[in-house]
Amino acid sequence: MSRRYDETDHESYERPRRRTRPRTKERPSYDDAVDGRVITVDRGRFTLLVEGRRVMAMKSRPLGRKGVVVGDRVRVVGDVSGRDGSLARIVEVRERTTVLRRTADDDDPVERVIVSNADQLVVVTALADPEPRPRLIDRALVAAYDARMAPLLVLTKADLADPEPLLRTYRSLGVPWVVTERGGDLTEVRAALDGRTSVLVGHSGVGKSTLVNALVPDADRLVGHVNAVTGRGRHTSTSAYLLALPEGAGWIIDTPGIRSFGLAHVDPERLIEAFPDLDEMTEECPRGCSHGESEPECQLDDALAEGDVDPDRVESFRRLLAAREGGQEY
Ligand SMILES: Nc1nc2c(ncn2[C@@H]2O[C@H](COP(=O)(O)OP(=O)(O)OP(=O)(O)O)[C@@H](O)[C@H]2O)c(=O)[nH]1
Ligand SMILES: [Zn+2]
Repeated sequence: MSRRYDETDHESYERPRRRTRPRTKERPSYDDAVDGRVITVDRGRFTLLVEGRRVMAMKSRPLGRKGVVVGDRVRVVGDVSGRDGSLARIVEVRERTTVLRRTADDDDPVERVIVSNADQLVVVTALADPEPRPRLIDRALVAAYDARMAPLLVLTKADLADPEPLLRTYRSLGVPWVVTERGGDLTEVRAALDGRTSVLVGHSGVGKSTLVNALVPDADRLVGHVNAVTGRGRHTSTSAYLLALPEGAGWIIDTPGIRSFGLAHVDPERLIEAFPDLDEMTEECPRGCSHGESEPECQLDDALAEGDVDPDRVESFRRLLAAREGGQEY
């Protein structure tokens, strides 16, 4: 994580206030705490999965203003029975392996972490109806590479259109893909999700709900239950929720209503690190070179002139680099 993120990260710990007593006396021990995972968050209340049970919880005071987000692995004390009306307390958030951020926008002026501990970003795109939007795919890929998450394209509605034209755009980047179609077999999708925590993103109408429901047969009931417990309607606009895939075959996090990622601060150096073969060629670049098309002395241009690199790959990388700018969606 870069320094700049620390400075703008409103989810991070506040510096503790001046203490009147020695720290050791203030800090209770939580030997009886158990592990849980955050399924969904709603107005300061958290639904956790604890030993297979759904447990409602709130943050405990020692967490201060530390954010707790979907995907977090937490330690919990108190009533973890999951019985109606029970409320446990989250006493610790374990270190996050990854975070996916959402850019500040008109609806919410603060950049926030929306999901943690996901290792794969699944971009769900219809091959037709609605038409694919490559720029949004590019922006989702930038978010994935920046977050050090593996990207996966799930191309739906293969019964309506041939995936080949779209795949041509992503082949040189080496982005893995699977296709689905109405009533089709999901073996390949399940294999790609197996053992991972995957965040699914996709625009309205691409078939994301259809996919989630096919993967998790009781998804509607589970999500409905989550919201019934929190007392909020089913159609919340920006909530994410985590679902276990059957037979322990991984986790998916659906992100209804999430329309933008935190791309504003994506560092070109971090992006190119996702492409080690290109990264290697930029060692002699001038300081601060973004490796973009208009850089006067970028070593990628030398490599292109020498024929040392696949031009499609450089072009695709530079397209991603440019996709960071502008546009609030994704
Ligand atoms: N032909 C075809 N239609 C599909 C496929 N998958 C989903 N659909 C249809 O596409 C429409 C949109 O599907 P949804 O699953 O509701 O899409 P969504 O991405 O969840 O959209 P929102 O609910 O608006 O966020 C529905 O009419 C589905 O029946 C597919 O593989 N092939
Ligand atoms: Zn360069």
